[in-house]
Amino acid sequence: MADAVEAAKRAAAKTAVANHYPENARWVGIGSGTTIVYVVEAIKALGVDTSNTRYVPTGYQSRQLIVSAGLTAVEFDAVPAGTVLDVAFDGADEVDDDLNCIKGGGACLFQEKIVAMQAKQFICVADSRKLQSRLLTNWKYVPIEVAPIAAYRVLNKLLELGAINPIIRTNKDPKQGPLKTDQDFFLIDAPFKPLLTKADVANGQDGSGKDGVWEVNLLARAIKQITGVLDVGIFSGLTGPEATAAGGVGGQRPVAAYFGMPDGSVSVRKAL
Ligand SMILES: O=C(CO)[C@H](O)[C@H](O)COP(=O)(O)O
Repeated sequence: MADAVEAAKRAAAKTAVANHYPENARWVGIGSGTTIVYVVEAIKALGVDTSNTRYVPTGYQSRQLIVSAGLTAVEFDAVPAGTVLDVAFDGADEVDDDLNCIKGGGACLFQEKIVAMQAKQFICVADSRKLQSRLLTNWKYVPIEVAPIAAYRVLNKLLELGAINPIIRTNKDPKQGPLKTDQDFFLIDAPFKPLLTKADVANGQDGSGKDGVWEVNLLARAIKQITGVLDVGIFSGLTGPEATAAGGVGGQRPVAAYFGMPDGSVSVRKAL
């Protein structure tokens, strides 16, 4: 079973890199987690000249991964102003029908978000367990990065929004206290009822948060507005050219998501 999941991640990574790694890539975002390891493996396997390519990590693990592969890491704050990354690859905890994602299971959501948003193309790579029609189906909570001093205030506000028993994430040994992100912030894991898609709302369902039922974008916005929140592990909204037309770069939603399936195939969902 574990081997099959790893094989699925590797297959998805290989296809995603084959389809989206640009010729003469100059700037490439590299996400965090276990699946991204196979993306770096696939980039190396292309055998292309990477001497002029700079890889932008999304946290400590990601930077170590880049460096140990013999590639050049450049921190996000060392990327020259105005530079657009050619592409950013990353995993996800769950992806819905509209390609909205939950991220942050590995505690790196803030840097993952700024790297994804600075890329012309954000490409998601995962295995089939992550593929669901609605967010919070299999994956049960929204990771939220918060200033430690505001953590209890944010917990209370999340309860008002309908979160069900939100908690501050601790280290594996709870005696060691709250887990700290790469920004030295805390994470709150906030379970909500499954999130509605655009189609659900178009079909008449109420995603305004009444009775704790939220449409994806509305919940992301409501959480982001709580003072004390650095960012939310919901990646939603505009994507690709749509985001660029609105004055951004690539947006938070991937333009394509690749899923390794149990039968060895790779399934692709593309943003409409
Ligand atoms: O968002 C993330 C880290 O914050 C990861 O991309 C997400 O948790 C997926 O990880 P994995 O590839 O190990 O399943």
